[in-house]
Amino acid sequence: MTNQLTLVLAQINLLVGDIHGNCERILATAAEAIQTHDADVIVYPELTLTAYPPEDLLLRPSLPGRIEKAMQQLCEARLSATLIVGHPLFEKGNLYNALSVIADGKVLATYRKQCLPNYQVFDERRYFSEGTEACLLDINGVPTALTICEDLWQTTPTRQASQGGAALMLNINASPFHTDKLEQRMELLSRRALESGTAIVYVNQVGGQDELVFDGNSMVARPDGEVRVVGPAFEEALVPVKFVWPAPPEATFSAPINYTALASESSLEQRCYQAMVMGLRDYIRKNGFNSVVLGLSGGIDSALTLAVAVDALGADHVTAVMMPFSYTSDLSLRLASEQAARLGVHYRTIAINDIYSAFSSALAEEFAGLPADLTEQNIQARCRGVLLMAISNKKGALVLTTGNKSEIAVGYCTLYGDMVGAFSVLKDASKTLVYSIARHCNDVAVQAGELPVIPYGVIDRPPSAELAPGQRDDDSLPPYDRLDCIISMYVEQDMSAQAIIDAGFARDEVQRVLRLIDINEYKRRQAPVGVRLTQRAFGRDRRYPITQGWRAGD
Ligand SMILES: Nc1ncnc2c1ncn2[C@@H]1O[C@H](COP(=O)(O)OP(=O)(O)OC[C@H]2O[C@@H]([n+]3cccc(C(=O)O)c3)[C@H](O)[C@@H]2O)[C@@H](O)[C@H]1O
Ligand SMILES: Nc1ncnc2c1ncn2[C@@H]1O[C@H](COP(=O)(O)OP(=O)(O)OP(=O)(O)O)[C@@H](O)[C@H]1O
Ligand SMILES: NC(=O)CC[C@H](N)C(=O)O
Repeated sequence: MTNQLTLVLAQINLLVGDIHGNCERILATAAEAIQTHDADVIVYPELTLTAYPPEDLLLRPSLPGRIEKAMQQLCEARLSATLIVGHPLFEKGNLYNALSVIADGKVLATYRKQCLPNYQVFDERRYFSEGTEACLLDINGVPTALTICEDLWQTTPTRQASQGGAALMLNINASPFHTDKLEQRMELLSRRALESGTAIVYVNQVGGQDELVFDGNSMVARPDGEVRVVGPAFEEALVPVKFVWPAPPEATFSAPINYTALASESSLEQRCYQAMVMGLRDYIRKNGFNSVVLGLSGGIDSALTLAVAVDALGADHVTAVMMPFSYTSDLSLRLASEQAARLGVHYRTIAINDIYSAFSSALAEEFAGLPADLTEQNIQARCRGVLLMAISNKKGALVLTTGNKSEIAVGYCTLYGDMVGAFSVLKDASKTLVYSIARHCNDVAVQAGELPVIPYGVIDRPPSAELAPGQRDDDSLPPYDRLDCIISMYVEQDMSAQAIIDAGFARDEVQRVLRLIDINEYKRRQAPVGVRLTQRAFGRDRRYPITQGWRAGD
């Protein structure tokens, strides 16, 4: 006898901690999946009710009651389809990262995640106990195994599934984006399917959550290892998939849309741009805001940040402020106004000369006899920061800080100056990546017959903070191509000073850059959150002490 299941992969965007709202969203999407796709089984992402990662909300005493209420609501809805829903499970003094199978008004089975990730951005052992048993059950005649995210990255749960005779494995995920993640997941799914001879349905969360972005890209894998991406990237979707069993491998799944080629061919720049747009949009909206303001300097960082903001929120919700000083060039003024006009954002010019003079007069006695130095440069950046925060306070727009990963790494930014802000779009994009994403944006616009979103003059000019006459970034820092390689090797690849030198970089340059990275942790700790793009961003994935005597360059 042939069994057929219509599964709907609910790749949805939830709000961390909003258990009631998330429960309502489950019920609404389930109703839609039943009505539109005649779903037998609807599969939701990991920890659906709290959304991921709920962090220390898991420790709130009122959480068990809220979860119990939501679970009751899901049962009482008595939907015609089976729901697979992730949730925290409080049991005999332990907390589990669990999922439940809900059908016919009751919980038919509950699975406790066995493999708890505790590396990179994951911290699950802080909260959860490990489950110890597999969960296999018959769903409409199909022997099905249930697993949760990291379970698939380890070998035991898949082995349990095949030993238990599962034909299908449902794996629910909260798997955050980084640039190589899609390929890693596809390779993993293929390997596990082949090892076990089990078909796999992989459902991922989508949306931004503080520094993490979940990219969706839900997938299915046939027992012969063929993987198909069936969910879109960086978008919500209810994806219907028909599963047939027993069947030859090529007939295991049918799904209306196949995103595999699109997903695999998307460039690094395109993925990063989409992640930045989603990360920014969700941060602003999920925190109850709808507009942003930023300082637009005519340089590349603020230009790319502006382009992302317009795509994330719409031009009407973006204000760009040019704040010239004596060192601001005519070119900067022209490029900033040209880009603002091109993107149709609100644009304002507020000169900082008088404000700067007022600070200088106030400090004249205190600074009598002392030479001008970085202090004066930082006052310029801080004048701008004060103005942006005032606009934020008055208009309710969040400030976007525009620093990139290279600057944040070496502390080439002013505390309470250009570092002010709520959210940092480029936080994990090196200066080199900023340039290549900017060129990509222009290529896309030009191919669509539109004007480039970032004036080419912005891309072509040498980077400068314009805080002193004729200043260029490469007066103070190694050229960005070298600087970014050293940062990547030290921060993302954990290489030692000697290994970086052996890779072909000058000893004194390596020692200087590593020292700057080491001593600037205090600045990064005060920096706004921003979108994670790489295997290691500054933030929850790199927790270094501020006060310390370690010197990597020694
Ligand atoms: N360990 C520690 N823990 C806590 N605080 C510490 C600290 N060490 C210094 N500090 C504090 O930090 C201060 C120094 O930091 P800060 O005031 O930011 O100033 P600072 O790092 O000295 O200077 C800012 C640098 O960023 C460059 N910049 C500024 C603006 C824009 C751009 C750009 O191109 O985008 C570049 C500028 O050219 C300069 O090189 C010290 O005076 C002290 O108050
Ligand atoms: N004249 C200015 N008007 C408005 N904002 C400014 C001005 N100068 C600096 N800023 C703000 O401070 C940030 C840091 O300044 P900086 O000039 O270093 O960066 P950038 O111009 O974006 O990029 P680049 O480093 O390539 O010049 C800018 O991105 C911008 O948000
Ligand atoms: N939530 C999880 O278990 C995620 C861990 C997993 N390795 C991933 O990033 O996809």
